[in-house]
Amino acid sequence: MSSPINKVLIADDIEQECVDILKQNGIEVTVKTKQTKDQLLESLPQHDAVIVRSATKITAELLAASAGKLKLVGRAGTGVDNIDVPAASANKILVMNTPQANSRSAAELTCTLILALSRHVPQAAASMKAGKWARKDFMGEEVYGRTLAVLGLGRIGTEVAVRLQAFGMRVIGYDPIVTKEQAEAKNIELLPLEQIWPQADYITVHVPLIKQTENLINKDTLAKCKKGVRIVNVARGGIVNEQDLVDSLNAGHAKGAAFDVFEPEPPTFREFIDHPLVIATPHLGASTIDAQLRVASEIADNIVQYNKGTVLGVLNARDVLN
Ligand SMILES: O=C(O)[C@H](O)COP(=O)(O)O
Repeated sequence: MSSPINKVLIADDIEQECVDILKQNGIEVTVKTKQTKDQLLESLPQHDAVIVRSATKITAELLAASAGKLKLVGRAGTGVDNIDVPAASANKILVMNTPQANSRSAAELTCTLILALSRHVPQAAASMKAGKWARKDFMGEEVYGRTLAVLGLGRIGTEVAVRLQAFGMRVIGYDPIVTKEQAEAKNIELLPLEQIWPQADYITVHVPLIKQTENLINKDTLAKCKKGVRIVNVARGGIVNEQDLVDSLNAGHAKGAAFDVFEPEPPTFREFIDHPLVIATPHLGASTIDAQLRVASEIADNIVQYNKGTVLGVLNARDVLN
């Protein structure tokens, strides 16, 4: 094991719990959020580790400039698409995340959005605030008996499936690394994508943003979907093509969408956000006090354990430590 982590930079908003645990273990902590690239170029090499959420982008340029000084990038959360992991490995910098800590919160938000879509809750609430009493404008549909497709049957996807089964939804799913038996154990019918598209009333994506998942839902796949399909993305912007989805909504094919994530963030494609059939939230999947306390303490604990010689939650340990 290489030299210990003595100085940590916290570069995004993280609960105080993280600072407290690190300090209690003799680690010096600097909290400086919303740094520009130039500020990060200067501050990263002055620390042994940096802790981020999704706001700060840890690019190849920053990692190369910090090589030999920065030892670890800690992600207080799940997705590491804001961290150039191959560049971190190439510069012998470990990348750690806390993949278990916020999955329940992300799953709960997904279920909230699916139910909100089925009953037009945000649109109806906005209409009330505008002084209207428009009961006829918001006829909904039960989710009971309808088919939910979960693309990506990891922790979050599975938790969504189990919760919405309690509402009587039939759940079908796709995941290239899950077996039929594993899916069946959760009452999920595992199907190839080609069989998913025409059956789903709701499609929710729970995959990381990688080459194979970028643009996964696009004009071709939307055309194969059932008329009236609703699309939910609480995973990452870029998995669903927003322009193609707007076209489908305008054509009366897709019936609604609920998105918590965008490319870029904050989103610039206003036609999508402003669309009356779209519910948009500002990347709130992990924004619960419960999840934030968990990610904050877990990432701090992992760094403390690292100093004791135990490697926990490290994504690129094989590349860096060997
Ligand atoms: O990947 C994650 O952990 C979630 O998208 C939450 O991201 P955040 O930590 O920026 O809220």
